[in-house]
Amino acid sequence: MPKPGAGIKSLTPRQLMASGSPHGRVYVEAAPGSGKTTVSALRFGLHRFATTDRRAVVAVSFTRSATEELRNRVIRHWGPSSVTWPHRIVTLDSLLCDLLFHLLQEGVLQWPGGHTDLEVLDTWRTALPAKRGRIRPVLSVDSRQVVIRTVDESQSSNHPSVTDFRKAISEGRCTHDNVREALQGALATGEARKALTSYFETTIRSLTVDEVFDANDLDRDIFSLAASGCRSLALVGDPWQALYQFRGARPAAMTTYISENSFATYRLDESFRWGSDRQASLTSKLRRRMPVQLPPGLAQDADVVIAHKWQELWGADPHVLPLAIKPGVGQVQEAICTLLLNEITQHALGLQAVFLHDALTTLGLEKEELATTLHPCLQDAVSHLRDGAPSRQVWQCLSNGLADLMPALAAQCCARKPLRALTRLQLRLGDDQLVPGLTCHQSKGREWDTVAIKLSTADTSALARGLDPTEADHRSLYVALTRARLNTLALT
Ligand SMILES: Nc1ncnc2c1ncn2[C@@H]1O[C@H](COP(=O)(O)OP(=O)(O)OP(=O)(O)O)[C@@H](O)[C@H]1O
Repeated sequence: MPKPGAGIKSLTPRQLMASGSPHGRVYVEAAPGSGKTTVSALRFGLHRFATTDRRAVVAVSFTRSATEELRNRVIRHWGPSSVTWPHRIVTLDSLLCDLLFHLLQEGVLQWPGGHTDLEVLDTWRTALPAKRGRIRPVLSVDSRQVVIRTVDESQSSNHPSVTDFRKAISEGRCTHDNVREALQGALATGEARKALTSYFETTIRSLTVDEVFDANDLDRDIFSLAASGCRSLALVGDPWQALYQFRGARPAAMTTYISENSFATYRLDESFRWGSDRQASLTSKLRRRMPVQLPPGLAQDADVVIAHKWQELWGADPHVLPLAIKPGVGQVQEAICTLLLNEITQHALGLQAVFLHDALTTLGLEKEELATTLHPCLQDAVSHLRDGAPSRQVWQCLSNGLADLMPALAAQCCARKPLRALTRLQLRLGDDQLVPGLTCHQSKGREWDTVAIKLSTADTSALARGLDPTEADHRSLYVALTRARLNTLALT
């Protein structure tokens, strides 16, 4: 068995008890920086090497970045063999795909066209043309058969047409949302529930779920099946840090679920992140819902600037370089601007643009093509912007260059010109004191010495009253306020 890293020696008795708890159902509630990821990583390794039982030890988290962080820590402490198949650390979405594929392969569920293996996309935006409207095509289940239906939404947004959707589904393509819709439909039947409990029983012996308060009703239902099938289910999280309300996370329902299902509970309150009394006092007051006031500061005083939305970051001090383009400039335009932004963030900050992967998928490109074929074209555009060329001219040159390389893009590039996005980029070029800008969502699970927050008027008054963890916006703000080791400032 590999030796765990030296870090284990410094763990607190509570962290060790939570990691090594022999209970079949364990809940670890941990405040920011108190060791959620540390405990999850230790528990994963302990279970992985405890027996020769061939069933998998699995840990899941909700975002790719949190999953990556946990996997890196496990590999660092327990070595690469800890995550060799079937043992794995993946996103919850990836586990849900495994469950759906199992139902399809067992014949408990039938996919249009008889597919038992699917290509699962993050979003249709990168694969199918979208139109604004209220009709959204979705999947449901009718007598074991996955079928297509439409929902009439209360507000218009971008959706693929029903015809394109039907074609893609029957070719075996879908999105993670569609996987959830199909699973949701399937779980209404006893047969599918039985098949999934048996899947957990025979293939997974230990499941750890990180950031569990981001779970929605379907996720909770899956955890119940896992609890009946796996030998060990550990839920780890902080109700103050639930951010996924937009996809149905209900932290209060998760709390009820945990208290009604006899989970052995371990609370970790001691944080190891705070390196200053000021930061320790701020976070302690926030947790006690007390009013707080942040000291003012400039972007240049901070290692990162955080806001609720990308839009607020682009509207902030031009020393702030947001790591994603403000949405709404058009699908292809946003993708091209993201490639351009990536050139700038890599050069100025050594960081990748947040949605680079999505941009490459939208444009049908491989990452290698970025460094080779596209690089000169993007570099030219950055130089022209830096030299003060008008945005319209830069876009013309850039889209002509890209259309030469990818002729299919030509018409779409002409349709809309993201001139404001280019002007905003231009405003930041030539500044050698740029500071990265991130949203609260993207900052989750990460830490810096000094963090500046772009507070909205609502944020300022929420802080003056004291934060309420039942309010989604307050939880987002709480995540941002607990990222700094030393100092949290209000961006002036
Ligand atoms: N017992 C300990 N002694 C010293 N350092 C520790 C201890 N436990 C955790 N740490 C360190 O504290 C930092 C925060 O730990 P960790 O990332 O596990 O917390 P977290 O609860 O997941 O944080 P967050 O809620 O912000 O995601 C890490 O750098 C970790 O290595």
